[in-house]
Amino acid sequence: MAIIDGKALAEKMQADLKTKTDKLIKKGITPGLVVILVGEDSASQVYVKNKERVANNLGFNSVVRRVEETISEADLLKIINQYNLDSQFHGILVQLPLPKHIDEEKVLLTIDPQKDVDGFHPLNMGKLWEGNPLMIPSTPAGIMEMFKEYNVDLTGKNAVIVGRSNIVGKPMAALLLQENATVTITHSKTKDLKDVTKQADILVVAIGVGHFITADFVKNGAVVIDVGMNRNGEGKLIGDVKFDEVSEVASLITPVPGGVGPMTITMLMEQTYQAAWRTIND
Ligand SMILES: NC(=O)C1=CN([C@@H]2O[C@H](COP(=O)(O)OP(=O)(O)OC[C@H]3O[C@@H](n4cnc5c(N)ncnc54)[C@H](OP(=O)(O)O)[C@@H]3O)[C@@H](O)[C@H]2O)C=CC1
Ligand SMILES: Nc1nc(=O)c2c([nH]1)NC[C@@H]1CN(c3ccc(C(=O)N[C@@H](CCC(=O)O)C(=O)O)cc3)C=[N+]21
Ligand SMILES: [Mg+2]
Repeated sequence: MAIIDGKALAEKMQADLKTKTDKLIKKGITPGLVVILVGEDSASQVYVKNKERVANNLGFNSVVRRVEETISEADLLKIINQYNLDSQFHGILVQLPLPKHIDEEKVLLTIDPQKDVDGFHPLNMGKLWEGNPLMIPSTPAGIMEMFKEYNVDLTGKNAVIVGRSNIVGKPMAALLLQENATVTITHSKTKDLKDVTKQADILVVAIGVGHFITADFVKNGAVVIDVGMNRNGEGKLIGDVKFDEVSEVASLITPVPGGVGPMTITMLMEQTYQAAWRTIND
């Protein structure tokens, strides 16, 4: 068994990105990213803090726009539209989930697809499934970089994804399919889940249930990617995969923390850089 070191790969990619960013800044373009945070969700605060740190290290113009939990949908859409028109900002990210009184679909549709660094706008989702992506959701994009770095050949492999969210499971399926894997998406209504995951050469887990995947779900020699971010009873960050026992059967596995999370942030910065670059090169 070997561990996929997401933190190390993230640091290596950030160093390359810093070099590219310095060049772009010399040409007069500083990549700008605004993160819009509605309310005080504590998990989101951690993510936002990490993003700010990396963006600042890279020399990006990074702004966190905090708004009240009680903001009206119309006012939130107005703020997004301001950033759509502001050429200082190449990337706009609205932290999810949103409060119940705000329609997520309306928010995602309002973000300029050219600035939608999360890749969640329906146009970007469609382009991804078409095999002609503009913006790629950062979490699955980071996982694909891990496969590349660790020479995981995907062609013809059985890839099973547990979880069908728009932000992880579905875009992950599109990317794996593009690389010629045979893809199965499972979810909470899947019958005999274990029988399905046991067939996986590549297993990607994104459900949000701590330590749900035990060794008996996993084929010998499988590559296991754990997207989950859960807090256990002691407030410690744990994945959806029971690392200690699954690492005994897997050939390659990601830890939590230090696996997928740091790559998500890195890919978000890469997309913001690309969006900035396109403003002078396209
Ligand atoms: N590391 C990173 O960069 C990121 C980490 N995350 C983490 O990944 C996890 C998943 O996030 P997200 O995709 O947004 O989650 P969602 O809650 O949006 O979706 C969870 C999915 O898992 C499925 N599911 C839930 N329980 C089970 C079960 N017992 N068996 C099978 N399927 C199940 C659900 O099925 P159904 O559709 O039927 O309800 C759903 O499709 C969370 O822990 C989140 O914090 C998320 C984004 C980025
Ligand atoms: N519009 C939107 N886009 C997102 O991409 C998005 C979102 N909303 N909402 C929340 C989820 C969650 N998510 C994380 C990304 C990185 C870490 C991360 O940095 N994890 C580190 C450190 C964790 C720590 O500091 O303890 C690690 O796993 O090593 C965590 C969580 C992105 N999400
Ligand atoms: Mg809602």
